Amino acid sequence: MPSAPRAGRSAGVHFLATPAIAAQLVQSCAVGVDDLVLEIGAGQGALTGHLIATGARILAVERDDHFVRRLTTRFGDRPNLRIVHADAREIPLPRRRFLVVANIPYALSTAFLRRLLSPHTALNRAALLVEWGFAKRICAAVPRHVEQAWWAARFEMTLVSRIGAHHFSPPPRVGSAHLLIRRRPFPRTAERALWTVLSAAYQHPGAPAHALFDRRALRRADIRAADPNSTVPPHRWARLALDLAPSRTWPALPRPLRG
Ligand SMILES: C[S@@+](CC[C@H](N)C(=O)[O-])C[C@H]1O[C@@H](n2cnc3c(N)ncnc32)[C@H](O)[C@@H]1O
Repeated sequence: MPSAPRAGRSAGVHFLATPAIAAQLVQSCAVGVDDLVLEIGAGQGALTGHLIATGARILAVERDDHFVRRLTTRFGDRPNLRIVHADAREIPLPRRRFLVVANIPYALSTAFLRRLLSPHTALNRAALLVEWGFAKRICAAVPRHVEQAWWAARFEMTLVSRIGAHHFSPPPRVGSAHLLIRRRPFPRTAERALWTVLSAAYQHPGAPAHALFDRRALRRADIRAADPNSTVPPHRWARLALDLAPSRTWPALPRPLRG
């Protein structure tokens, strides 16, 4: 059980208190010795020890100097760990393929995912503890928001399990979830086409797909022409975008999406 953090520092922060959940999270990400793993918000090291034990190269990012000192005392001598004292929203992300394992501050989930799933990301997999409602929204068969569809078209989102509040200290008032994110085989060269397809579909949710897109291309993407755009799952839009991508030049991605 982690020691109680001082008031102020702990606002909205819920430390993982059950080692078995930490072990499950790391295991679900299938971390191997050759991997590079980014841990966002390492806190007092509830996940860090399990990550170190995999033999992978670990970058543990923590913003709070108190926790950085604790991490250094606990794990400073481990050769496969680098403790990075920084705001994880501002550090450059690894250029080589990397994984993320983290119990991220719930208030920052969208900001972190926006960065991690940006167009040029080298993220391959992530195992995260997030707020339950957030996990449900981004794992929906058809996400409500276009940005969530953009994530789900390029990354498979799996809600692994619900995590009870008693596994955290202090216990959060909202439910929590173990979320697994895995990159889909979608080429960067088709990302502009994907964004154009998704934004058109999400701007006209009630329109039948054939009102916006060619019927033959829809058939090839396994999308029924008469189905309203609001019922089409993101991976089907991704198939359509892949099919259409070579046919023309696509507009640049909007700035906020670029991470
Ligand atoms: C929910 S706690 C998780 C701590 C630990 N990983 C655990 O599971 O017990 C989130 C941690 O993220 C840190 N944190 C919050 N915002 C951050 C940011 N922008 N960059 C880096 N760390 C941050 C907090 O100081 C805290 O230690």
